[in-house]
Amino acid sequence: MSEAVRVSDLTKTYPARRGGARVVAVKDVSFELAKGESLGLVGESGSGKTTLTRLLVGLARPDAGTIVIDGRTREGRERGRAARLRRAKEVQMVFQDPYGSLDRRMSVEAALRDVLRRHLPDPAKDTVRARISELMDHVGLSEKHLGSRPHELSGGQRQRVAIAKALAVDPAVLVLDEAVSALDVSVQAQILALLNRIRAETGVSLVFVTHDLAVVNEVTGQILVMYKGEAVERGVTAEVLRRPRHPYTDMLLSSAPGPNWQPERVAELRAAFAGTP
Ligand SMILES: Nc1ncnc2c1ncn2[C@@H]1O[C@H](COP(=O)(O)OP(=O)(O)OP(=O)(O)O)[C@@H](O)[C@H]1O
Repeated sequence: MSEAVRVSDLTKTYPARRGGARVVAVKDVSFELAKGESLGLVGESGSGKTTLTRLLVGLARPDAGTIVIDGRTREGRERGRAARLRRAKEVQMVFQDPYGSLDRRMSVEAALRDVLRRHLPDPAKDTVRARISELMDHVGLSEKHLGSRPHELSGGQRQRVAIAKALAVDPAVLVLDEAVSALDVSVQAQILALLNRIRAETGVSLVFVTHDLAVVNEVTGQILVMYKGEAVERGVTAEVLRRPRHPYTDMLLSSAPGPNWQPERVAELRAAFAGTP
């Protein structure tokens, strides 16, 4: 199977807030993701997940290491429209709050048309219309929603529109940053099933950034566990969740409400971690 993402020895630091040593947000992280595969990126707040996704999308530049997406190595200095469009086709993001990526004044149709016009090489009217229908179909929305504005939709529908917008440019990788966290469990399940279907149909690779191990278990084949900027464990999701090798993964599992929830283990492991660098 060919590769969608290869990240090698990625490091990103930030200046310290009040003098002192620089903050190491991501340290020597490496992973690969095959086309059409899904990866769960997990770790507690501050473990470096957001920084890693910012590096993938091109919103931040690494201090060291390389990122290859869809066969192309990310260069240090990539400015201008052509570079921006190229990056957009490599990675798209969907966030927890779809309002962030949806213009409140724009109907669903206008929002999709806007993205397509900017990204299609030859945006003929018929092509744009056909692609909009295809996208609506992909995300399980009907034509009657085309005229709706974001506030006229439910939270789940809004997230479907955000996914359609992200898919419009046919990206190699879709990063979902806590994209279902704010939704009811039943709506979450629908969106996760939808993403699984889209992955199978389009071959897009998915990266799920989440605190929720149930989500990771549900929809990812691979998992990468971050702790203090480092990838402390990676492997097949089902195996890592069943038999974590790193004590930090063990702690995450124990702290997540679910079949493995053991509050007493959390306190024990937290105490053990307090002493590690
Ligand atoms: N722009 C920045 N300037 C300085 N430090 C930063 C910056 N961005 C992140 N950091 C630091 O880098 C570390 C990793 O942060 P990051 O936001 O990537 O973690 P996270 O796992 O995504 O957390 P959360 O789940 O809360 O979003 C933290 O110590 C954070 O304080």
